Amino acid sequence: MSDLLTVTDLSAGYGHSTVLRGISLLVGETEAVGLLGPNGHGKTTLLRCVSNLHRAASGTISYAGRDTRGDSPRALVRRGLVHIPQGSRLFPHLTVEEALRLSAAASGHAANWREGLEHVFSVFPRLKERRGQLTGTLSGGERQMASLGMGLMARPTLLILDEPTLGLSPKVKHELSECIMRIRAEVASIILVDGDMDLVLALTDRYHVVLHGDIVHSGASDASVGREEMMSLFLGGSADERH
Ligand SMILES: Nc1ncnc2c1ncn2[C@@H]1O[C@H](COP(=O)(O)OP(=O)(O)OP(=O)(O)O)[C@@H](O)[C@H]1O
Repeated sequence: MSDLLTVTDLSAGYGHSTVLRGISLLVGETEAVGLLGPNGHGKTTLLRCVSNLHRAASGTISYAGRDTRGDSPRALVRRGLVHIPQGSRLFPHLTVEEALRLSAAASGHAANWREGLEHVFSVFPRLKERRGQLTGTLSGGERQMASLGMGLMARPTLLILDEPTLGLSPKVKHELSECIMRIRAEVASIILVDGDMDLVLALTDRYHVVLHGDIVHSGASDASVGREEMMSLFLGGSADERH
């Protein structure tokens, strides 16, 4: 399997504070990779650097065989690198269908938006029911589905999902994870960050634990991951923070 995304020795931060400390990551062409770890250790920053929403201080990122320096976030979307940020905001005054169409147009797929729309409605039947509803009036779960749907309209090759199930009830979370499972079978590669460790392990091939801006542990998601070992890794991170 060749690599779709290669992150090498990436450092990044905000002002004088360093968040990522020489982190390296590979995502294969047909792989789903999960990132786990306590809050505030740099997962979102890493994702934002990958999609050029945040500028790294040093290191390199290559996507589909090409260095991404110099590509705008929008150019990366057109190359199939689609990032759905945490709590992503929709356009509240657009209907579900209008928002989906807009996403197709913005990503260079205006000509075949109908096909895209049918595909999104097949993955998220709830969006089809709500196609004429303003996105600003959707429930939390429906809003997440609409965000994912907008991502799919851009025909991703690499889909980056940051906390897609944050704040959802267990029932809605289950429904959304089934949809992500379906997307998983259709989109080439995925990077998934979510606070629900079991969900991340169920939906990915490999996982990495991010602590203090670097990967401290990696493994296959289907191996029986030692929950206690994982928690002690996480808690180690928190304990360090207290000092
Ligand atoms: N725009 C910003 N300006 C200043 N500091 C920031 C900014 N965004 C994030 N940080 C800080 O960078 C650190 C890493 O945050 P980041 O969101 O990357 O971590 P995370 O592991 O994704 O956590 P979470 O799961 O809570 O989103 C935190 O200390 C955070 O406060």
